Amino acid sequence: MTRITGVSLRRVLDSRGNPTVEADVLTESGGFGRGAAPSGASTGEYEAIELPANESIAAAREHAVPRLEGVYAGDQRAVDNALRAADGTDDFSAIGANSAVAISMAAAKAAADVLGAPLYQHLGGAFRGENFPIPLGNVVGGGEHAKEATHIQEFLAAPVGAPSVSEAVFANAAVHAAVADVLDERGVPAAKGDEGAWAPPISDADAFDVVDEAVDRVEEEVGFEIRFGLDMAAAELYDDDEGAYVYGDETKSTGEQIDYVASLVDEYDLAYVEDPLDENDYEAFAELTDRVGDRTLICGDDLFVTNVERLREGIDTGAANSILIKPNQIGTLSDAFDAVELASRNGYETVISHRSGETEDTTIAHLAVATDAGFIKTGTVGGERTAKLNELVRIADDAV
Ligand SMILES: O=C(O)[C@@H](CO)OP(=O)(O)O
Ligand SMILES: [Mg+2]
Repeated sequence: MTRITGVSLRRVLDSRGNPTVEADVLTESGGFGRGAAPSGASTGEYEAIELPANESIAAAREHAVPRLEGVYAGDQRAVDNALRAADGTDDFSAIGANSAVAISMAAAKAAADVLGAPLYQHLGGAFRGENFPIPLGNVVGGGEHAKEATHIQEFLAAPVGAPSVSEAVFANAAVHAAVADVLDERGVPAAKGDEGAWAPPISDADAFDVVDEAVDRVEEEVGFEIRFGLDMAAAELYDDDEGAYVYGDETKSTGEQIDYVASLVDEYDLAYVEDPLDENDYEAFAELTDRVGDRTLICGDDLFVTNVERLREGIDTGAANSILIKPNQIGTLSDAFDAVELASRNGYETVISHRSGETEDTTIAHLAVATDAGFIKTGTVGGERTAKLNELVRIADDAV
């Protein structure tokens, strides 16, 4: 009943105003699913390849769509295997990971539609829907997401003590608002970066101070524990030629970077640090994890790129203790699930994540609930971010 009868692809806008791929999947019995590919700005060197939207659509129409007709949408592995076979490369460079992930997500939604089940339940089973991820909310940022702002890409509110996902979502929005107040009191003007976080022209040290203060204020208001974390996106800071991390006029050797991050973890009681080191440096990741991994999450994003081979190397070397999961980094939901499973079996925390370029697609909210992920990183404010956050609130309210 869930045989795919049609796949259509089109160019739509993403949140940066760039073209991205949207896919519609139709099944024999009238099931319908729609998915849209997000897009990164600080992409990892080892990610699956995103092609220009029109090229990706043309290639997918020619090679993937004919293979998908007749495949059961409910058999996600069959759908994703058909996408891999149609592409024929390791990194989706023939049809583009953007078309692949859009189709993969659309097929899952079409199958859920036929079943009359919420997407998280189709993906995760009947017993999912009780546990919710803690949302990591980007409240201050710079790096590749906003020029002339902080070197560190993201300062993330982490409402670890929130009694419900809804209270967590509102707490992050309150921290975002409190950051605006603190900046205003200090006379600092701030635009917003790609993900809706404030992008003030201040030093990283000042940003720590601002976020710390904003978190304290909101913590007092709501009465539960809020910590914060970082995405350092350190592969963007690392200069291969210099062999050092570059912060404007200052540089840090790998050893200094490890000391710096370890001191930040202790000074600010950071709950989470993503990509604190370069994406090629498993050894440095392992050293930092050894030093602070008992009290914070060291998460691999560009390091692992949702790829089981790279994660396996991390497990073998003791690099990081959590993994960021971005379906478009690897190209299909099946591959993303495999990464989640390998991580969970080895005691790595999973963090389901958006990209800096997003759409209204809400698949990652369902993916987080379906996989029982500990965290989700999907922004704080802005329509393409609130789409996912509000979907989490609806799932918790049994209203999807
Ligand atoms: O680095 C990241 O984790 C992401 C999302 O916040 O950014 P981008 O999508 O630009 O890679
Ligand atoms: Mg990252």
